[in-house]
Amino acid sequence: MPLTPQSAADRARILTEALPYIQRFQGKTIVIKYGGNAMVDDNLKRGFARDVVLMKLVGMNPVVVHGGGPQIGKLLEKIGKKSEFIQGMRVTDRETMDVVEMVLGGLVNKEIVNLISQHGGKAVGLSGKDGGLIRAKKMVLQKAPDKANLPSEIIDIGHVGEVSSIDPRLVALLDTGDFIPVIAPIGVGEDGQTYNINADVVAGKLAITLKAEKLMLLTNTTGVLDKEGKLLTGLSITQVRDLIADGTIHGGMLPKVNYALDAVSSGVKTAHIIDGRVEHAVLLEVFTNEGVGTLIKS
Ligand SMILES: Nc1ncnc2c1ncn2[C@@H]1O[C@H](COP(=O)(O)OP(=O)(O)O)[C@@H](O)[C@H]1O
Ligand SMILES: CC(=O)N[C@@H](CCC(=O)OP(=O)(O)O)C(=O)O
Repeated sequence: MPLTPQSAADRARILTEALPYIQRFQGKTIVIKYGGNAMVDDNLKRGFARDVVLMKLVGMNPVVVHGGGPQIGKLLEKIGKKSEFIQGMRVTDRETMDVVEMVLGGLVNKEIVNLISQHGGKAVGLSGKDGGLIRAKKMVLQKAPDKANLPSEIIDIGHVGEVSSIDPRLVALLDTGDFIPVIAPIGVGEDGQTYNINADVVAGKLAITLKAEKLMLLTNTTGVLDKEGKLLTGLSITQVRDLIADGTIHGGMLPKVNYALDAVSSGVKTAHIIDGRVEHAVLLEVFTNEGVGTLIKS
């Protein structure tokens, strides 16, 4: 069907709107945490892969960090193990660690690599073990003390790690070629111990180390919402702190927002919490004036 003059004008406007963003982000690194619905729905998966390939083709350096919590949960269930989370972190015993590594470093990582390749990108799958990318140490969780003068209790959640350092050289090498790094959030300790790390943490730390222009965290909600459930499109560090203090931001959004804050306080220009349920959410965020979701900047 031929385009009407109106729809042709609309398309042309949208395409030209992308031009300043293409110019501004030339050669810049954009770290994207990919997870949730966007990783299971076929249409959303295709849209994500095409967005990442387009970013690379116009000269940006997208770096994908992926999650896979639900996929890990499914495999654990098959072998008769229940998932348990404390403060948003999966309790990870030896056997669970093997499943996590198999699912994140194997199945999920290679599925995303394949998806991007099918859409014309040259994706390379890595875990934090490759090229010494992610050094980790055991995460120590503290339970809040019941009485003010008692020392807080330490909770052992097994092989869960926090990032101690990142060696960005391998990712930088891939970026200067025409490759797209796809990273599984697994780290390795001084002693060679494998650690399970929350994907939002890895994305945030990687964005800082790579001096990224943007950190984008895809999630299953429209962004950060206020007390009435209305989307907050832009937030400063102070506003975020106030929303945490009054309990508006809680649960799974809390660590996400904290890693986003950490990133923008440490040199990343902007962090975005965006809705992975929207087709082409990444494209809309990077290339349009309106953007989508919540923008956090210093
Ligand atoms: N102020 C808020 N705005 C949006 N979501 C919030 C807020 N406070 C808590 N949440 C919760 O945080 C969830 C997102 O965290 P989570 O489910 O851990 O994300 P993901 O699985 O994408 O990592 C939302 O679905 C919502 O239930
Ligand atoms: C320590 C910890 O909780 N690790 C996560 C790693 C995967 C992840 O973060 O996946 P999502 O982003 O899909 O939740 C886990 O085992 O589920």
